[in-house]
Amino acid sequence: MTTSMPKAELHCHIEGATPPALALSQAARYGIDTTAFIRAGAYAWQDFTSFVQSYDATANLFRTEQDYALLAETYLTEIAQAGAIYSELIVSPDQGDAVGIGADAYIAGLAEGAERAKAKTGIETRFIIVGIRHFGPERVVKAAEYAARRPHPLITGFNLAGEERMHRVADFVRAFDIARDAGLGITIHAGELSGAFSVRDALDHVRPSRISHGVRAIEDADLVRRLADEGVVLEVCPGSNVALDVFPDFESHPLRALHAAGVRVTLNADDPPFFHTSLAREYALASSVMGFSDVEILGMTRTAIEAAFVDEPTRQRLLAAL
Ligand SMILES: Nc1ncnc2[nH]cnc12
Ligand SMILES: [Zn+2]
Repeated sequence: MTTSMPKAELHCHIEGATPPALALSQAARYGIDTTAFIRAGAYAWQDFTSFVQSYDATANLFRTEQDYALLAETYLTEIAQAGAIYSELIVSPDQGDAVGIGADAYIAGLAEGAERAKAKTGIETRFIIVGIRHFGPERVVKAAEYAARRPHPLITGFNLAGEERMHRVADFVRAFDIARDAGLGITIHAGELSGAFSVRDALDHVRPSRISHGVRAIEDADLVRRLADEGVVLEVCPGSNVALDVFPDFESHPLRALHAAGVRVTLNADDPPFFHTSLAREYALASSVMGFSDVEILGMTRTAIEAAFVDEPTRQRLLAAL
């Protein structure tokens, strides 16, 4: 039983974690019609492109610092009650700009929500600034420059998300150099919508300690060996992968094969309600459908804390809580 296990996540897009009920109450507050992206209380989309449209429409329901505080507090409190002791939230300064409050107010709101959740539950949170790949390399450089100014102490990492089939990893080297030089942890979405070549590109050009998804590395045995040899940690999101049809079902998902090959893997929920999942469900599926033992699952949680973008005293405190 994974219900009472301690949990940790490295990969959750904060706007993608909006419970549909919260999206609806925000929409009522601002008088916004949600029928294009919420139907029967669930997010509606058909493929990655329409998922991004629904995601963006949901994100635009949060328009003030207090809205973002409410979002972070709601999500973090929920996962803490399900056993989470650590969460890394993927946050987008572009979103603060999109709704007109700017990145600083956006981060300040999220940080206030994280603080409130910590006061209630003890959950520890860090923020990973994300550049959006389909906005193009220049916008991603801007996100990296923002992160590199270290505008808030909870910001400890940099990621690249969005449409993986647009551009090549090499186009984003400058952004990652800026983030790395500023001392931020480095992770990158690769090997989700595109194949093993994208994971290889990420390793060659960006030198990340972690990869967001990375699961399509399974298409190349040499690459799987390289991931294992180099100790690169995968932020695996099985429910997301099955929902987006990256793999047809949990039985054929490569989490087990990657784990068996010695790749360091962790469990994550990506955009939980969009993919009809939660961190708790990912843990439960790893046990019930994928057949991992409690010891193996605890090992994945330990890997997440070991790979977390936190200061060493915090890491040691979190490891002690396992
Ligand atoms: N699963 C995903 N892949 C790429 N970009 C994303 N942004 C939010 N969710 C994403
Ligand atoms: Zn993601």
